[in-house]
Amino acid sequence: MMVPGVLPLRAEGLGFSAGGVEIIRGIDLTLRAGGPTMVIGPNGAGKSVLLRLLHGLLRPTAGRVAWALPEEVARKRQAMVFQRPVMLRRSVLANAEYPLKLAGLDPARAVAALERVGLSALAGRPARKLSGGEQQRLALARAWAMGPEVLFLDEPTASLDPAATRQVEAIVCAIAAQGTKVVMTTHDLGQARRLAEEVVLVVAGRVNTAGRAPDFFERPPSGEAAAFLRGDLLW
Ligand SMILES: Nc1ncnc2c1ncn2[C@@H]1O[C@H](COP(=O)(O)OP(=O)(O)OP(=O)(O)O)[C@@H](O)[C@H]1O
Repeated sequence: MMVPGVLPLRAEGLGFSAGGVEIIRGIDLTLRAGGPTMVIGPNGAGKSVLLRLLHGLLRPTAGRVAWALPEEVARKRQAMVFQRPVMLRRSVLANAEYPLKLAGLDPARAVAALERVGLSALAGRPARKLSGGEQQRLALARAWAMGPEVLFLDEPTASLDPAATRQVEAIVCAIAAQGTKVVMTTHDLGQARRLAEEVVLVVAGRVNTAGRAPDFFERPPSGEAAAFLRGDLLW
């Protein structure tokens, strides 16, 4: 019997205001199972806020986020990794084991996850002493070990050099290939081209276009999309 999944995830009239400012408004979006969805757009467009709303870290001030399963069930089957991951003052392995233990899952999954991201040799090191790229790989392993159906990644390579960026991209591809739906923001159009199956362009707090990546890049579906690809869209 097929176990019902948490997808599709729907945003319906989704809005978020803070301090009297509408940061996100009127977002209708459906995220389905499949390859990575890359959320792109100018600085300050609201990409991070959108991800936080979808993940449940922020509460919408308008509209709603609806999973295919009840929210309390769906919440446990999705995870998020941030640009600057928070590491516990413990070893690499202990960091990867921590959420598994909290969730009552087998901590041995952490060992396998570290292996998959190439960090086995550093398992005993203090996590906070790792390089930025290594910490990001650890954050991905920690999330991946939980076996999420959906993984939100908020600019996971923003402060990494090209080599560390490629390592993270390879891990993202592996996570997606194992069936986890990846929803990721990026500033890097090259990265969006490399990873995206679907592109969501956010401009000024709204979804400007959402659709298949090849179509987006080959025939930009809106004036804003064309301008963004040319590097002309600043807001
Ligand atoms: N909790 C909050 N309260 C008030 N304002 C916020 C909050 N979170 C974000 N903002 C503001 O909302 C706007 C959108 O922020 P967000 O981080 O989502 O943009 P972004 O598209 O991810 O930008 P960037 O590409 O620069 O990371 C920004 O002007 C930001 O300062």
